[in-house]
Amino acid sequence: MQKGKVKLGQLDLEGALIARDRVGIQDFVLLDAHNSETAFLDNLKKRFTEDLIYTYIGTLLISVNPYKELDIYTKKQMDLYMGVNFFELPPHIYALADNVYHTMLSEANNHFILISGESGAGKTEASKKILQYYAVSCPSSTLLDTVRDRMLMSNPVLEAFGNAKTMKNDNSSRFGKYMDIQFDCQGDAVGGHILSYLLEKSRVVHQNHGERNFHIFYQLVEGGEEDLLRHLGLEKDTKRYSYLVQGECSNVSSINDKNDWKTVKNALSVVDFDANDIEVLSPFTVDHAIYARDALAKAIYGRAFTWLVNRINESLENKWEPVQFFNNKIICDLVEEKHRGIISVLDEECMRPGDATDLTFLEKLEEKMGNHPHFVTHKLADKKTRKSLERGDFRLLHYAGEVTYCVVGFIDKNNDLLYKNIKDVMCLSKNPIVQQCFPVTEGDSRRRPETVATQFKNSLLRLTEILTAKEAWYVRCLKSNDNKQPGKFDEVLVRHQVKYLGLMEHLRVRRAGFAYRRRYEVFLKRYKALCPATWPHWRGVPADGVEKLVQHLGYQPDEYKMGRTKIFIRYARTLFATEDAFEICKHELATRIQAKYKGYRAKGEFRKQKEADLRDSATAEHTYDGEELQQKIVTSAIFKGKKDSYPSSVAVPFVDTRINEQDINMRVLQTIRHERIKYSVPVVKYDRNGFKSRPRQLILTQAAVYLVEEAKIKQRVDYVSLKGGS
Ligand SMILES: Nc1ncnc2c1ncn2[C@@H]1O[C@H](COP(=O)(O)OP(=O)(O)OP(=O)(O)O)[C@@H](O)[C@H]1O
Repeated sequence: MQKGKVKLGQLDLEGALIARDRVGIQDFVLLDAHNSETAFLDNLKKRFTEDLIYTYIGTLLISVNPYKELDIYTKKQMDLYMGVNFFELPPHIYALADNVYHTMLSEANNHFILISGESGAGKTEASKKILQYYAVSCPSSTLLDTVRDRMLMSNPVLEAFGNAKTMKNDNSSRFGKYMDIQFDCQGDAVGGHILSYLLEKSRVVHQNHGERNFHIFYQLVEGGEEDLLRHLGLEKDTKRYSYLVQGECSNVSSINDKNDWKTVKNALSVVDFDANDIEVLSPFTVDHAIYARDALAKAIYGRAFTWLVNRINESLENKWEPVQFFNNKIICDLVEEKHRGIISVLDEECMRPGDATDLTFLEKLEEKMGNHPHFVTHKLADKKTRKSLERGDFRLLHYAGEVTYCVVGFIDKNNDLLYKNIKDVMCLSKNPIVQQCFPVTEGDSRRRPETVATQFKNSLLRLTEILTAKEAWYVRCLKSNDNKQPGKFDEVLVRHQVKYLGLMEHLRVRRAGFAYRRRYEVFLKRYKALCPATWPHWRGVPADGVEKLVQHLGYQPDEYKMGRTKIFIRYARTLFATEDAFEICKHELATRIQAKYKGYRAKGEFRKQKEADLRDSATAEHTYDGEELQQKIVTSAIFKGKKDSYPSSVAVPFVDTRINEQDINMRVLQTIRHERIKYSVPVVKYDRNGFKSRPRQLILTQAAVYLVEEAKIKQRVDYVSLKGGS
């Protein structure tokens, strides 16, 4: 958008940002070829090539992993997105976070953000960005800062214990995580709660080639202080521990265990773990210790974790938009239906008396679901398919493609019977922390232990209950390539993810209804300059103003509907036309401002007159209209800039001392044209006695910023202060 670029100081950055962001389409809803997967991918790729990793489908955010640090997560970026309407700035995870937060406050209800995608796609990073955004943008106080620090610091701790290097991701979360942030009615973060889901416990005792155990073990051994290691009876050499070397994976360049240990140790203290908590030392006899070794290792991680949680969350979407999505129920039933699904068959096989093996489990599957159109095994397959299946395989025809599973290890992994024995051993411990981890509950000895699959299913049911009580927001993370290579866009890989994440379906659903919706106030605020009746102010009900506006713009009746609080626009082209008109209008206004500015410069007399006006304004109550205010800013900037007493600054006095800063903001916002942007101007105020108050920050409209910036450049000064009084 070259025409929109403003070449002035601070504005350069904003202008450039918007120009860059205009690469491709920033909301897929506006894609003309909306049925074309190729057009969808082209757009993603075009943006990705320009480091534009975020794109919307309406309010759903797609994020493509760039595998490199981008300069888009700064404090400045956060400030830019705070309190700004979702669609007014380039797509960003901050925009989503901000919008959820403000919707929660204004509607006073609960929300959740579901982040999904395959391993390494960027879910963990996305969740951290959201947390960081809330940490900076939510109101703060000493008490709240503690809450904030603890929430932030829970991440390194959880990552140390729950993440590991896998072939796909050097920092792969091996557990599902649900984090609650609790806000009070003022919007202050007052607490949090984390639910975690069953983990791939087997990693504790076994790792595949090229993978590692959980980070914490390496961190402790590599980074732990001599005293601590001696105290724990550990040696400073990971190679000495068979649990840590099975993947034969040493020296991962992206991981620095020594440094990470420091971070984790610090984080542990922030989240209120004392020295005793950190050690977890238990006085076992050697026999008990040997017996408990594997059990303890697994049990520490064996709490409500599961890597499958993200996969099943896909099915939650269907309840979200059930009509137009591919109906995945047939596959879900195949997997989890009571008494008939694969999980039930597996459980039965684990529980039944007699010798159950992986192959008997496969036979049961063939017996029970042999006719199912989405299930096939070597035995059931036709001649051609059979070639691609081993005898121990079964294949599910998922909606986005076929997945082949090998039954070897199913029975073993599903059996969590060890759990009870672990508890027996752990309950012998006198250590209070271990006792907390393994409380003795009534009926323990009688209860049949749950299988892994059932624990997983139940934890998901509980999660579903939590989520259905809340409003949903979605972030879909896409992996750009399998080699963790910066800037590489593997089209085949991305296409596959677009397919199985149901993004085309989501787009179709969004477009089937009214693609674009916005609250009347917001719509009016953005486009009011396009209609003489609504510009500069619409004094009536916002809905009426919008009606006037769209009629002036020539919207046809089938193009829009007026809702209770929002206008709904059916076609992308309608919105495009409105946006284009707005762009043109913005530039016309900018040109007018420039022309005026030049005119003022030429008139010396006019300056004198303005100076007199300013003197008056110091003593008289006066409300400026937009034009007048603009004139005052420009004129006085020129005038004051020449004064010796302000050698390195230009004072822009346009307020009288009786107007407080909030008033200034309000007046600027109300009277100067264009959308509001966040822009920090140091405001130096003078009281009636001529004393300078502390510098403050103002929010100015883009037009106001434009004027101030121009004044700065013309006067060759570094900053502009706004001064009241004489
Ligand atoms: N927004 C981003 N900017 C830069 N790099 C990123 C971004 N998102 C992800 N990455 C890179 O990709 C890696 C993998 O991301 P992440 O750990 O968030 O994936 P994940 O989806 O949580 O994977 P898993 O399911 O295995 O836990 C990160 O360690 C980081 O190097």
